[in-house]
Amino acid sequence: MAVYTDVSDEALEAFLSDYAIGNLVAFRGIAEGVENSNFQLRTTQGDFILTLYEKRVNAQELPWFLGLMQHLAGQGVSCPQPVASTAGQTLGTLAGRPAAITTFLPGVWPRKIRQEHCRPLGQALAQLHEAGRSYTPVRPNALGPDAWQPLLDSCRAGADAVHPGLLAELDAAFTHILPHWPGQGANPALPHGQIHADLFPDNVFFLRKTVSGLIDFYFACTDFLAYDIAICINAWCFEGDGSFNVTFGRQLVQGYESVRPLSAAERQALPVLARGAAMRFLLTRLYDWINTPPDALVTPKDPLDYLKRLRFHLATETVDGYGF
Ligand SMILES: Nc1ncnc2c1ncn2[C@@H]1O[C@H](COP(=O)(O)OP(=O)(O)O)[C@@H](O)[C@H]1O
Ligand SMILES: N[C@@H](CCOP(=O)(O)O)C(=O)O
Repeated sequence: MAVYTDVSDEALEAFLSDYAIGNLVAFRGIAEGVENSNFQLRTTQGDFILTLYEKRVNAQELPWFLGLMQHLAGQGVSCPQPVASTAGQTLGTLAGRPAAITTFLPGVWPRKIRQEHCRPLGQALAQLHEAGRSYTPVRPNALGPDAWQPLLDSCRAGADAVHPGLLAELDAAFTHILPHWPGQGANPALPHGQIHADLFPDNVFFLRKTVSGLIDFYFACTDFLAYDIAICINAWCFEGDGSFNVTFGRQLVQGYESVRPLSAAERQALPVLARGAAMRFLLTRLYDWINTPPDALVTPKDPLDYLKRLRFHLATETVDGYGF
């Protein structure tokens, strides 16, 4: 579960006294999520989410994330909207942690991904990219290619115990990713802007067949827009046995392109971006797998799911191999 920090009744009451959101009716910790502590807050004015920011979030970057959500919501994207205190602040401190209240979004995330989720997902992603164009502050991707080698280095001692030969396999995989990465060396860059960078199924709410909300913007950053598609291909378009679902991938890309057509360069770059996305999630999962104590509240996610994806991308040299 993901409630790392306890909030006492007294501390909550003092925190809420700075907001004009009605009187507290109910308050409960939310078990889902792995990064931050989230609580559902019900007041006489409705439902809200209270988030206490934990280890991976740099407090100095919170105004960028909250500003992005505010901006996207203003552009019509259904995402959590930060609620300002009576003093006009969207960021406060609770139980010694940076904390914010955001609006509650209706809907549920798909526990089993079906074809009909993928086209609306692609559309929602492209709408997010279009809406982000007018948000000008830049946040470099802290988990981009420059971070991968140091992350793997920090896992050197434990990697092969997770899977024999993993270290050598990942070292070799870098040579098929980094020299080919857009913007590196002589490789041309791609259109860039604000990306979500973690749009996994548990961050996309649906009501029937429609996307009702996107959440969890705390990995969002300024990077290649097509990299966000590559992340979604990894997160949404593989079966439990590690095989790629061509239909899901096609629906995702077609949905995206119905809002924002891809350039030829972006399409051609999808295979290397997909390799990079698989590497990025493999590495953070590997780090968490090795470093999470057995008695921790959170169950780390399996890094080897992403090894299967990475192998598929390494064996698929051109975008035609994906059937898009
Ligand atoms: N704005 C929101 N509206 C409704 N539920 C939310 C909202 N934000 C978070 N949640 C709930 O909290 C859970 C964890 O949120 P998430 O942002 O994914 O946490 P973490 O950053 O810790 O991974 C979600 O799966 C969802 O149930
Ligand atoms: N999506 C990442 C982990 C981040 O978890 P989230 O709950 O913040 O989406 C992964 O699956 O490795």
